[in-house]
Formats: sequence, C-alpha cells, structure tokens
Amino acid sequence: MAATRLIVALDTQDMTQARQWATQLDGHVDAIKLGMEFTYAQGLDAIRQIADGRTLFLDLKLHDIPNTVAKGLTSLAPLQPAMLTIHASGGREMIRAAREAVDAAYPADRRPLILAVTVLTSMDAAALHDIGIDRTPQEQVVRLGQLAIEAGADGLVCSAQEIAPLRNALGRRPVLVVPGIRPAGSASDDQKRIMTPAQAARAGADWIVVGRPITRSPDPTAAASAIQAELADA
Ligand SMILES: O=C(O)c1cc(=O)[nH]c(=O)n1[C@@H]1O[C@H](COP(=O)(O)O)[C@@H](O)[C@H]1O
Repeated sequence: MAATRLIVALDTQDMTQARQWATQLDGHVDAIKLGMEFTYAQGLDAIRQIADGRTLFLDLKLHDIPNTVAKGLTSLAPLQPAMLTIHASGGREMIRAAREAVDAAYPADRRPLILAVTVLTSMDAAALHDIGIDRTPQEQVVRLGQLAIEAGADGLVCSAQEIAPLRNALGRRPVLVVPGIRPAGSASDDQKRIMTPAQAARAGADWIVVGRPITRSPDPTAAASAIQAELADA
C-alpha cells in the first residue's frame, strides 16, 4: 500500500502566522492546506505568497449551482492548486460542471485533483438526523462518494472510519483525503468522527489533514515529525 502523506491545515487569519508555519514545517509535511479562514481574511494574492512552490490544497468547499461552481473554480486557476474541494451534496450536475471547468481551465499536466467533501467530520448521526438524513454517517458517505466519483471527482474527503467501506464500494482508485485526525490522548473538540494518524494510515488513507494538533502545539515541527513517524510505523 502507498504511504500516507501529511497535509497541514494552516487555519489562521494572520499572514505572518501562516508564513511562519509554512516555513517552519517545510520538509516536515507533504502539503499545506489553506481554507476559508485564511482566504477570506487575506485574499487570493496572499495564498499565492504562502504557497510559493509548495504543494497547495486549496480548501474552499464550493457548494452552489453548477454554473457558479464552474466559474468559481475557473477563477482559482492562477493559484495552481494541487487539490480543490467541492461539496458532494451539491449533486451530480454540480460535480460534473466542476470537472468540466477544471478540465478546461487548467493545463492537463497541472490539473488539480477535485475532492468531494462527503459528510463533514464534525457531524455524527444526530447531526445528520437534524438535517433530514436518517442514515448512518458511513452509509451517507458511501452514497455521496459513489455519486461524486461517478460524476467526475478524483477523490473524496471523509473520516478514517469510512475508508474501508469506501474502498469496498469504489476500489483503490479514488484519492481519499482524511481530516478528523487526533493523536492518541488529544482533548475532544468539534471533530466527531476521529482516528489517530496510525489508524488512518492502516485503514489506507492517501493523505491525512491535520490542523490544530500541529499548529496549536508549542512545537509544530516536533508535532508534525511525530505524526510522520507514526505514519511510517503504521
Ligand atoms: O475539507 C476539509 O479539509 C475538511 C473536511 C471535513 O470533513 N472536516 C475537516 O476538518 N476538514 C478540514 O480539515 C481541517 C482539520 O483541522 P483540525 O481539526 O484542526 O485538525 C480543517 O481545516 C477543516 O476545515
């Protein structure tokens, strides 16, 4: 099985902080993720500055009508992300439109992976019930995952708990990117469907996404190195 790689989520509104984390984590992580917190505070040019040759996961989780998502993704092309996110629950037509827009707007050899977010790792069965979905998170993730891959997504964002059923349904091909990662002994927070780095690696995650356990650590570099060691030993 291919090694599981580490993405750090640089979740901050602050340019100096993002730059400091990106620099100190060079060589300790495999990619950086910038999302809405940083983008809404600092804008797209700041993303370009922080990315600066690094592998960029641009996580803006687009979810709108097909035309708007397609045009939005086209507007992001100058940033040359390696990965982009859309919400699978936007539906088949939205996902298809996203894929067509990305195929048209990005050079074929630098086309970003389109990742469809299935069920947010902060949601449990009760939260799904609240929004009218009376399936387990696992059932809903597999359903949305099948739809998204059929419609042209390259991969999925899911929790580590759904990797095995997704691989059963969809095989090895979809890229599985897994947040909700908490090293053993972490305090509980807004993440509900969690696993440790080693558990995610053993389950077959292609990438794990880790934010606060690295960025809120007193020593982010040591925290990232410890996670890499855990992945390597899994
Ligand atoms: O798309 C994502 O990256 C994502 C999807 C999801 O279901 N859950 C989730 O936590 N994320 C992101 O992954 C990161 C997790 O950060 P921490 O909870 O601090 O490790 C955040 O930047 C979230 O926005």
